[in-house]
Amino acid sequence: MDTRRTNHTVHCDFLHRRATFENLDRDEDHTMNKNWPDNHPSVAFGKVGVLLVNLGTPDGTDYKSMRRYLKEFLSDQRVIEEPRWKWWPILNGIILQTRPQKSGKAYASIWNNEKNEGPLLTITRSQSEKLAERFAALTLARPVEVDYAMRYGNPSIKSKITALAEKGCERLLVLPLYPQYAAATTATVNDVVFDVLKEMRWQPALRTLPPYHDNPAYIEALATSLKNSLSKLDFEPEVILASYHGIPQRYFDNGDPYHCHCMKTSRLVREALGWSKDYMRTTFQSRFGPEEWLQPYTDKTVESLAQSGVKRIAIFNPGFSADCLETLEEIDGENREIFMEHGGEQFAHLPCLNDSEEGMDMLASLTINELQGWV
Ligand SMILES: C=CC1=C(C)c2cc3[nH]c(cc4nc(cc5[nH]c(cc1n2)c(C)c5CCC(=O)O)C(CCC(=O)O)=C4C)c(C)c3C=C
Ligand SMILES: [Fe+2]
Ligand SMILES: [Fe+2]
Repeated sequence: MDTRRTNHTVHCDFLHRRATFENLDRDEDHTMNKNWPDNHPSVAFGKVGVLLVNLGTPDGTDYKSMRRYLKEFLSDQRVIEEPRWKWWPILNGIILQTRPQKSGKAYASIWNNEKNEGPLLTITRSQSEKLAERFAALTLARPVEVDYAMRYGNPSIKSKITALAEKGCERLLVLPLYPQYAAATTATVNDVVFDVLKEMRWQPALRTLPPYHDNPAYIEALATSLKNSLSKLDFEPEVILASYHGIPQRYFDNGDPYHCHCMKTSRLVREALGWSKDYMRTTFQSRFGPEEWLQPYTDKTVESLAQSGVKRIAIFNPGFSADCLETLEEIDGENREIFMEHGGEQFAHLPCLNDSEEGMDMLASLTINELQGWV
């Protein structure tokens, strides 16, 4: 062991041991050291990591898995903006006593039984694999590793960032898969990423994808997907709802831009397709708890449309990157039922972008744009 080894030689030159790129410095002083490179730890380097992150899903629909998932999710102060002393008794004493069973049943109705996992996980994995294939086909200055993680549950952000770093990703692009920014979604993903990096000796350089609610590639993908899905229906909807996940009105009042991002996405999609405001309307779904959320509510709108004599509607979910409980069970299940019970006749849920060709074109375009100067 070379006891005269300095920080300089460690930090600047131990990379030579695994050098694969010609442009790395080859410091004369250092290579002349007779112990080089044996006195250097072996560390992989030279790659760029791309990490897709979505919300997460329980490991199973049983009580224990559901409880674990809901506890993690609903303990996040970005999601429930209440002081702990006020929220903890409600969460532990009321919500976690009943919701795991209720939500477990809902998840069971949309579960991917073949893979024994939620559809959100199946689709996010496929998006990651397809994006990796696209990057493998390109000639780039640095190899790109693509992977995926979940904010709550598995696979965790920590496990995937650690794995990417071990593979040699010195640069990391994180893609929170939420087109519209909300503190409860985008920010909480970034918080965890920063927390993970905080514990690393050799941190990767970091970029995070900004909200892409008005990105032309996203609007074009939505327009193409809508045209494709509508052409496959055996009826023509009288009204189309763009239904976004809601947030409490209070979060908006406190400055969250989510509502404005949703409204802009809707306007751009409408304009791209030449649709009127009456034909395509924006609503908010998935209320949680007693307080007021962003309005108009999807379920109330569906009910009043049916009651006012509208017979045929379609709903799409521009804010969800992948079909999940909230789109498959709440929209295609519950809201379909509400519509039919109140006099509606034909109902369609139009799929999310998922891993479709147009969805993958969009993800590739966003990623390549964010990787500028890195690859
Ligand atoms: C797409 C954006 C989302 C926002 C904004 C959001 C906010 C938000 N959500 C809850 C509570 C729950 N959401 C649940 C499921 C769920 N939420 C999103 C996305 C957003 N949530 C997705 C993609 C999913 C589905 C995950 C899946 O596995 O399929 C649930 C769990 C299910 C249930 O028990 O109802 C809860 C709870 C709050 C409080 C909130 C606040 C800002
Ligand atoms: Fe949610
Ligand atoms: Fe707004």
